[in-house]
Amino acid sequence: MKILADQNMPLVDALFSPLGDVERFDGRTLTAAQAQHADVLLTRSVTQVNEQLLDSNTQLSFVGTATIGIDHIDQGYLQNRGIPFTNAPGCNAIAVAEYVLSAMLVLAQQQQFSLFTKKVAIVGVGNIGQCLADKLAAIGVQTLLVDPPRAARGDSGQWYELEQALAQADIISFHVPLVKEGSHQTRHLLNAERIAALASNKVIINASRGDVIDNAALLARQQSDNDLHLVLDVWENEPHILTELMNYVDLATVHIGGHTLEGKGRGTFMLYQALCQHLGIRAEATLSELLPTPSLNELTLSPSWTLQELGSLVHLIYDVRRDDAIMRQALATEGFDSLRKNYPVRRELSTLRLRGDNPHLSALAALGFSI
Ligand SMILES: NC(=O)c1ccc[n+]([C@@H]2O[C@H](COP(=O)([O-])OP(=O)(O)OC[C@H]3O[C@@H](n4cnc5c(N)ncnc54)[C@H](O)[C@@H]3O)[C@@H](O)[C@H]2O)c1
Ligand SMILES: O=C(O)[C@H](O)[C@H](O)COP(=O)(O)O
Repeated sequence: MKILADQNMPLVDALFSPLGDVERFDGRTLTAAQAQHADVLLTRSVTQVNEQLLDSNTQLSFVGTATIGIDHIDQGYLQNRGIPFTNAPGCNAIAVAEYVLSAMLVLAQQQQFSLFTKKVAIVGVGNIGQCLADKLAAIGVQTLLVDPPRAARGDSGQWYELEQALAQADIISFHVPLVKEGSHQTRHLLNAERIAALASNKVIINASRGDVIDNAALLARQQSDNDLHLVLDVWENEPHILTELMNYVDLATVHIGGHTLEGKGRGTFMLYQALCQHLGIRAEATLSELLPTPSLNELTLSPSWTLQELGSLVHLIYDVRRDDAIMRQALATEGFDSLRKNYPVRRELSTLRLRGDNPHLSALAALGFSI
């Protein structure tokens, strides 16, 4: 069995070589000729999986993407050909929620505000949005939840309209899929009109898909007023982004919100489990045995430590300023894709075990640290 896997997927050899012959490919440039003799195709988000790529392959029996986003997959085409397909829902929810938390804590420090007094709108309350909402609830930050599809389904909770949330929240974080048609489209959800209507000093965070915000309109607003605080992990037209926008963005990163070792590893592992199930064999491997122990894995908090010091604690594990610096220093010379490919190791909060006699330990456990 020939297993073709994106070269940016970790743990592929350990998990898939017992199942077949593994060959790696560059996700951005995979051709129909390269894909022609694959039995299994494992991708990440940058490969367009469609008729053009797969029509000459008559033996393909399984396609998986190690991502939650599926806007790069022509599911109708796979269905018509009867090729089973799976994605990896939730694999990187913790990673993206921690990216957003780290970014909010950086801005709180830079702009001298307390996160605990802010209202955070979460637009798209699925795996990532809900994970972020739970983390913010754990530390007492108020959230306004926007998810019309969930509201329409009758899911319990207090749902806000987007317009209400844009007006009332101090921080607005987008976690919707890219949907280009139907009644809940998200392309340019934050469009020129809504961008123009935003009050000064709002913080806008996008770690969903670049097309969710009209980047040209955002640049125009900043060029005229420069009064929004922006955190952008995703950009329109990646990898050929509107580089000028970076000059008006507080934190700019190369679509690495979900790229913790755990998040990417979980994505690969979920495909391994799905393929084993498809083949009718037992999944023997476990993810935890494949992940290395981090150098910093234990810390004792003093009894007097308070949540006012949360920024320093979270940034010990992940400080998004590291990734902002990488993008600003090296985008022009290295290019967007190469920075993503060579992304330095990043771990999740759960890799740090906190000890000590401190009253905030249970809130920190709910935030994601191990206790
Ligand atoms: N930056 C990154 O590295 C990164 C990592 C993972 C996922 N993503 C992106 O984030 C998206 C969300 O991921 P997820 O795992 O939470 O997906 P999910 O499918 O679990 O949740 C998406 C939620 O958005 C809601 N939604 C759909 N249309 C909406 C609209 N018009 N307005 C408001 N809400 C709407 C859905 O009802 C759903 O609850 C993915 O589709 C992907 O595009 C980016
Ligand atoms: O949709 C997703 O899961 C994420 O956007 C994913 O992390 C994208 O990253 P890539 O697959 O391009 O590495």
